[in-house]
Amino acid sequence: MKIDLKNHAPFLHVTDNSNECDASSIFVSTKLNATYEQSARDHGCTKIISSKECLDVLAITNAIKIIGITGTNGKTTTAAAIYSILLDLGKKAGLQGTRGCFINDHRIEDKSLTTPPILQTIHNLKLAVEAGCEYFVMEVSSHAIVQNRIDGLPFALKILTNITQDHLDFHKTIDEYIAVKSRFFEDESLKLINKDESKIRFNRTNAMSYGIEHPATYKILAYSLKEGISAAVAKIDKVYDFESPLHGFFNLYNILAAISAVDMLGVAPMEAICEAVEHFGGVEGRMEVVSNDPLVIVDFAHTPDGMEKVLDSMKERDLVVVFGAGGDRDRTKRPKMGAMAERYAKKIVVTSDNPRSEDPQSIITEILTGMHPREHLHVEVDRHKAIEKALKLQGKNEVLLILGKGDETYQEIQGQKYPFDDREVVRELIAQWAKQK
Ligand SMILES: CC(=O)N[C@H]1[C@@H](OP(=O)(O)OP(=O)(O)OC[C@H]2O[C@@H](n3ccc(=O)[nH]c3=O)[C@H](O)[C@@H]2O)O[C@H](CO)[C@@H](O)[C@@H]1O[C@H](C)C(=O)N[C@@H](C)C(=O)N[C@H](CCC(=O)O)C(=O)O
Ligand SMILES: Nc1ncnc2c1ncn2[C@@H]1O[C@H](COP(=O)(O)OP(=O)(O)OP(=O)(O)O)[C@@H](O)[C@H]1O
Ligand SMILES: N[C@H](CCC[C@H](N)C(=O)O)C(=O)O
Ligand SMILES: [Mg+2]
Repeated sequence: MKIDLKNHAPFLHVTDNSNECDASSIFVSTKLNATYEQSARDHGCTKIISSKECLDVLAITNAIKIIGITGTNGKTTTAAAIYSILLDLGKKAGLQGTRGCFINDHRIEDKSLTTPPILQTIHNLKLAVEAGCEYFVMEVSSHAIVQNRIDGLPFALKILTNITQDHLDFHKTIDEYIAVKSRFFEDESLKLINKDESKIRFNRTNAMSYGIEHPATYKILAYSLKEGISAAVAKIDKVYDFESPLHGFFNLYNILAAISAVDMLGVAPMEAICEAVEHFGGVEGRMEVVSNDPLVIVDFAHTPDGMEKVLDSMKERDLVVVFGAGGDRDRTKRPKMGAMAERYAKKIVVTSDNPRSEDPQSIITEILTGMHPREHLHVEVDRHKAIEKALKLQGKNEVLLILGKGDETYQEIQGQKYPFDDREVVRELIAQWAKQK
């Protein structure tokens, strides 16, 4: 990553890659590239700084309020909700995460990592400051915490969604995963913690909370999930009502976290925040209705807890579920995902997600170890064929849920990303069959 500099002669740019260095470079040393400092010097670099110093060099440090969101699920949804409320309230804001980077409702960077390397984030912060943004909302993945991709960032607010199972391929144990997430909350920053998430450890200085089942700073008093979400939230001794078109109990947490966060930032009165959140229509690929008749929903659930939350929110309906599991990811979650589908779905098609370097069939076999032979349990390794089979299986009044890839527009197989979009496949098949009628 290279960022050009003005008024810093003789230095013309900062970089985090020693191979890009020359006499005009400032090398930003990070946890991951410290071993390349000598290589940077060998390429002629004479100035090496930390990412914190880089924020000062680029005059970002006190210029923008950074909101960081971590947790196993809900980061993208909660971050997008906060961003939507800020824009709705007339504020200028940036958003960075799984879906890429946006500034004031314009995409400035395509999807890359949920949390990119620190210098890429600093670059996006610089663009946000130059665009007049007061706020920068960003997802903080557990990988980013371990690899310190957030080193030196002065967070104005840190938020926890939840801690369930994911990434055990990387963190090895759930205790290590919890320890990593807890590290993000060990300082005295202003923080907003999910009070119903008991596994987190955090520094209670400047800590506020949100919750549905336990006493919290922002506490849901009542809610209905009939048509979207309607709820009453108590902040200390005052009560505020809000509505959201989003579906499901899990999204009540995301919306509550977003409302609470914007209130903690002192952006506007709670009444205005609660009104603004109604205009947040959700994130593509998260409970996205692709077809109304037949009812087909695409969702990004790719962990046992994510699947449970989504399937439980639809449990009154007869469900047809298509899902797989990512290759080169946590293998222990696979049978649990199978068991979750078995618990809620009437008809199931197990298929491939992003097999990556693994054999797709072996991933499916591991999913099946968590399931029992039964009627309407189908296996189809080709995801396109699996969706086609599920659409044919879907009976009247049944709902088809296609899980795991959400708004992804590729399928990653053996290092290649082939164009693939669950939503396009559904639309094409339905249109093709409509013509044949
Ligand atoms: C497994 C993993 O996380 N790998 C990350 C790691 O790669 P790496 O350890 O190989 O690092 P590297 O490529 O050697 O580079 C490290 C640093 O040294 C520098 N370098 C390198 C070579 C050299 O000669 N000189 C030099 O200065 C590089 O410029 C870089 O700054 O450091 C890279 C640079 O920061 C990341 O891009 C890379 O993410 C890879 C692409 C990745 O796929 N990561 C995934 C697993 C990930 O992080 N996912 C999370 C979670 C998603 C979610 O579930 O939410 C995410 O945040 O997206
Ligand atoms: N608060 C929540 N609790 C549990 N599951 C959730 C919650 N919010 C969303 N989900 C489920 O998890 C999926 C991912 O949601 P989202 O993309 O907001 O999470 P994320 O934390 O950004 O995920 P990732 O780390 O993979 O980027 C959703 O499609 C939904 O199935
Ligand atoms: N469909 C993806 C979702 C995971 C994306 C992200 N959370 C990651 O782990 O890279 C997979 O399981 O392959
Ligand atoms: Mg995300």
